[in-house]
Amino acid sequence: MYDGDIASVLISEQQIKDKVTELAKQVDEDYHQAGGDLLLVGVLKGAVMFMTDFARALPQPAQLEFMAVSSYGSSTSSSGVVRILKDLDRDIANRHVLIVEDIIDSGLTLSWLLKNLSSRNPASLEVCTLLRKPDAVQVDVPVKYVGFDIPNEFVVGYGLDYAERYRDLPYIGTLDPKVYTTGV
Ligand SMILES: O=P(O)(O)OC[C@H]1O[C@H](OP(=O)(O)OP(=O)(O)O)[C@H](O)[C@@H]1O
Ligand SMILES: Nc1nc2[nH]cnc2c(=O)[nH]1
Repeated sequence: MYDGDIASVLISEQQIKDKVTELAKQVDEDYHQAGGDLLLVGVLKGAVMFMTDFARALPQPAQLEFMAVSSYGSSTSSSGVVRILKDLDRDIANRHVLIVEDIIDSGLTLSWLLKNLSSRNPASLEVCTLLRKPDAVQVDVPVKYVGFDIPNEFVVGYGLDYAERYRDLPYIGTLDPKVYTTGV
């Protein structure tokens, strides 16, 4: 049980559901003209919950691809040095690509990813993130779709982990400080 580890619920399961539906509707309207050629690129592992819920909420068909990258840094911050752990399985040239992210914190991961994917010549490249921390951003990245702007606090749940735990929580919350000190 995680319950004693969570200090506060920042975004409830229902709020997430409503936002996913709203974002999917927005994306559907914008990509209507792409003629069913939408390719969602989910960034493992954090974006898995959002990506799968989002794809199912999207009225139009989309193909799903995943990338795994690791950014060197501590367990609660990234450094901007990114390594590809798992690359896309397909060529994205001339495809309408939408990167699906769980969170933009410093923006370093996404900034690197945008450069990397745009060099593969997609027809278009946009970003949809569930969470963004405006006060933590170190590098400006163009993001077309944002679910929630949140305070500069470390959050877990709905795909987001601390030491690989809490990804399976259905809501997003902050951790009790005891978790960081005792590693419960
Ligand atoms: O804006 P940034 O400061 O670069 O942080 C954002 C990145 O950090 C998280 O991934 P993480 O490296 O924790 O890997 P995970 O998704 O496998 O948990 C998240 O999924 C983003 O990809
Ligand atoms: N779990 C988690 N991972 C992150 N990666 C970048 N920011 C965060 C955050 O607030 N929580």
